[in-house]
Amino acid sequence: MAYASLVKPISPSPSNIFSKKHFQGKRVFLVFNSVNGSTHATVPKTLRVAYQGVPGAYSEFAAKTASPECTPIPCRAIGDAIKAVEVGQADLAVVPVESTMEGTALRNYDLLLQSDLPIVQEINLFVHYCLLAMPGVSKGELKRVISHPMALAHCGRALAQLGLDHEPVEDTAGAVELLRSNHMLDTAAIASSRAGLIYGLDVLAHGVQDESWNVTRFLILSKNKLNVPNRDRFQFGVKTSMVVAHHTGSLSVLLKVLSSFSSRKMSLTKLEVKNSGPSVSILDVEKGRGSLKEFPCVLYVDFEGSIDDMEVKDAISEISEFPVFVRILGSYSADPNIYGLH
Ligand SMILES: O=C(O)C(=O)Cc1ccccc1
Repeated sequence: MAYASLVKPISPSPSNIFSKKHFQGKRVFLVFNSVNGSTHATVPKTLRVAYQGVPGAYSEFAAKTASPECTPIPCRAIGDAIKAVEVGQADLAVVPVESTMEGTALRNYDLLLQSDLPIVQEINLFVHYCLLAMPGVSKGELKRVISHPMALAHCGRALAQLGLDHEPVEDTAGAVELLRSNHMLDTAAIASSRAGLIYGLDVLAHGVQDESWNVTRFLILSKNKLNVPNRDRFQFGVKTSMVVAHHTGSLSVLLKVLSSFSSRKMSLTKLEVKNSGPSVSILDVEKGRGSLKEFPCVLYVDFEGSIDDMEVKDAISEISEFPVFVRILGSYSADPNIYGLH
């Protein structure tokens, strides 16, 4: 299937954009509060995109941004969304992996490592949270707030100020749906205003995140690798994600890996070291399904460049000589934009 157009952003039409800004070299598009707001070129209508949550979740918006004509497939858990692609029930899966406020969501990232699906695209979403309640309910009547754990973490200060208990649920829109279906009058949800619109809740407050700048990065997984169009290569550049895992956490191994990048003047866009806590399971894709390996220490690296570039190939083959396990997660065109809902 020709997925190539998935990675070509179009100019959003003036009618659906209320704000266009620049931040750290990225274009920021904030989209009106439309139920189907999206900002990318049309791709095959039949594309099924699996995401964790129910309609109105941020991950659904990321799916629609990646592919506006797609059929989003709601899933209970991220693992289910990945599985749906693996077994052919979906074409793509959307996984939120990091946010500017909280850094890498390692639990989500590690699910990518247990699957052999390559990363084919990234989407950056500006996340603007609202406090939502049943129509007519005022802030004074509230006892608790429910939402996705990441949303609760992003709004910690605001919640403390409101003096409300908080409880995690599967996803932000799921919280809104729960309020509506159980007619909960003492509980609020943190979610997008779009979720409020879908389930008929009132917005009691806008922008309740602790920092006004709150961007979440989503990775899109597919069974099929995408060829990054040449136009994107030149215009926006290509990124590669990889993990380097080892058993000891030795600083000298870490330094050797980093020097393989620096000696080639490669530019890293992400670097995260995990060397404590439970081991990480990584699928050895060379050996196929079921061959998971456990590593206590993992380096998560993104860099500019494609796995097809000569210097990248050189760096990877040098790193592979060290006593480490290397897995390339995918090369894909870097998203130059940040999309968002108001
Ligand atoms: O719960 C959702 O709506 C999700 O899609 C997960 C999420 C939660 C908070 C920020 C970004 C993604």
